[in-house]
Amino acid sequence: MLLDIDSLTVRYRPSAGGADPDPVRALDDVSLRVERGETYGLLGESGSGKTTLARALVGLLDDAGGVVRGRAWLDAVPPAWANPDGTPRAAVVADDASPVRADGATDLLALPDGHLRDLRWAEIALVPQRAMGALDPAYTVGAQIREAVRRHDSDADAGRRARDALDRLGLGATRAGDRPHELSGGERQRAVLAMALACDPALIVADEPTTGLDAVTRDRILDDIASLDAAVLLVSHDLAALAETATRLAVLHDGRVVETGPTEAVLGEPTNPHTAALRDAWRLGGGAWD
Ligand SMILES: Nc1ncnc2c1ncn2[C@@H]1O[C@H](COP(=O)(O)OP(=O)(O)OP(=O)(O)O)[C@@H](O)[C@H]1O
Repeated sequence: MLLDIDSLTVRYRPSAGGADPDPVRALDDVSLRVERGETYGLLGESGSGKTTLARALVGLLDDAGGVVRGRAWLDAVPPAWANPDGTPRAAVVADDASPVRADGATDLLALPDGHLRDLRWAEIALVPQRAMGALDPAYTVGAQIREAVRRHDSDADAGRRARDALDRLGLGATRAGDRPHELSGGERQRAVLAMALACDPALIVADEPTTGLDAVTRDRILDDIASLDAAVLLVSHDLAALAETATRLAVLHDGRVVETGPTEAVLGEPTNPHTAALRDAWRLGGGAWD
């Protein structure tokens, strides 16, 4: 098991002086498990909580006023707490307050910020909904990818890894010298995917990576995602994209998981009315399982 999310619940604090004094219930008791190497789809309509889940895993909800409960076990140990072979140090496991288990899984939701930062990109990478937000406008794409690689692996040949990743995603070494604003929206998405690829994490969380792209670029990105060695948690409202790439699906509705299973089973015989409605809309648009 690579990622084991157990009863994840997120509330957003009400905005100061806002009309509604109650917290916003964004996720409620969400549990799901992702295996190494698989592409796992998280399907849900707008507002169902998909982005909240993606951001909770990498510790990006605090600034938005998110209050997080539950567990999210990732099969990785922060480097400062690990033996050279990656297993947790005995003293860390013995410490009751430690978020690291003896089997080497770490609760991402309980990790202090510094240690979570050490796992980001190296073990878990978020490709956010708007790729521009993940890139620094002042630096070239190649420099940013090299820097991300070096930060987590000072011995790595960062230049080669950046070139290989850009090549693999069809951006070619020629685009490495471009700044983000010189790339199209689809190229920027691929640049952030290339950054994740170059850092070689075990899990990539991709939040709506195809939204707003033309059909050719969309297909290209989905092919890229399907070909990665890393596990991918693909978060999307685009059922067609998930049907093409995900081996298993969880369907999120109003902050709750209403259905999970192999993609074929979920789409073939949905047991939940919300899944059935999404599936029927997809079929009406020409979608088919085969
Ligand atoms: N910073 C925030 N403060 C308060 N409420 C928020 C905040 N961010 C999201 N929400 C609310 O939490 C719920 C889930 O939002 P979220 O963005 O996770 O859904 P989503 O499924 O990703 O939607 P979309 O596909 O439209 O991006 C919604 O009701 C949303 O209004």
